[in-house]
Amino acid sequence: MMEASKRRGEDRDPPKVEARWGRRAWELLEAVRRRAPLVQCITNFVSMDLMANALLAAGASPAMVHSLSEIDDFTPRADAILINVGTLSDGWLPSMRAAATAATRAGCPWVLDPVAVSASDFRLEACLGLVGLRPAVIRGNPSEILGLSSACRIRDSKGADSSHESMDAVEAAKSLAQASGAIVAVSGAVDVITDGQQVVGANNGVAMMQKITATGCAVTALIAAFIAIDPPNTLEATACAFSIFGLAAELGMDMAKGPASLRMHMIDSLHGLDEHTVTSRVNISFIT
Ligand SMILES: Nc1ncnc2c1ncn2[C@@H]1O[C@H](COP(=O)(O)OP(=O)(O)OP(=O)(O)O)[C@@H](O)[C@H]1O
Ligand SMILES: Cc1ncsc1CCO
Ligand SMILES: [Mg+2]
Repeated sequence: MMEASKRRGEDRDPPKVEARWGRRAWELLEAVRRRAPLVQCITNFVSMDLMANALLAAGASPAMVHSLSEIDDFTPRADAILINVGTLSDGWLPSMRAAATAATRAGCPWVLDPVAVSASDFRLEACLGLVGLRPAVIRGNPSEILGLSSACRIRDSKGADSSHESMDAVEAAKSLAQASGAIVAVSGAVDVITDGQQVVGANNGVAMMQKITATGCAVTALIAAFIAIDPPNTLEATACAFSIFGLAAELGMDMAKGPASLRMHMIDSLHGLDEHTVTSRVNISFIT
């Protein structure tokens, strides 16, 4: 017969759950360092430097390759692809479509960052087309996920920044995940990750990350590196990538004087993360 404590749900052990996530995050980070997955990034001009340095600091191998003429040769050799529409142009959209198509054909996971998706019809149509090319993960800030999920034209959006909280976007993220088949990830004080059913929260990070341009772009690239290691467990790998990046920022914040020095110290901290710090400080939990 079931014990009374189990019927009441007292068999759950939160510390054990935390420990499992910390160990998983460490295993994935170690594997990234050992295997150095090649991440092809088709990204915006603002983010290229931070993104490439964040990938390198984590142990991955970044390649900012975006010419349409190189996609056929290069994309099938990559371990994961990142497509970010931050500085979208007519010239680059065909490269994005070709890379997404080549990645899906090669069984290579790819991640979409729909920066400022609601800023124009061009961006919205481009992002909707890319969602149809089967990304493994869609990562955006709350406004972007709300905008993409409803696919309506929100004209009051403030450029590339978010005017919503991640928890406001949980239902939108779940419905986008169900519609697209992708894991959907919403960044914020709590990073929310969902497959449309389960919802996981990654709680590491510091608010000042929002004062450094392209931290969201960089964490999306880190997600690409992590899912390259374990494609069948994309939800788990996405949550771990968020927490590893957030943890690096927490450590960096101890030394930083403001956004510019936080940028430097978080890259240093990401490079230097050790097993004890990761297993004891990664803070991930199931929301539902
Ligand atoms: N209030 C917060 N507290 C802690 N961490 C946060 C907070 N807000 C955002 N973050 C972290 O900052 C990073 C960037 O998230 P943000 O939501 O600012 O992305 P974004 O708007 O797409 O950024 P960008 O477009 O500049 O790349 C993520 O890793 C996220 O976890
Ligand atoms: C500021 C900015 N503008 C286009 S992309 C980008 C970087 C953050 O997404
Ligand atoms: Mg962004």
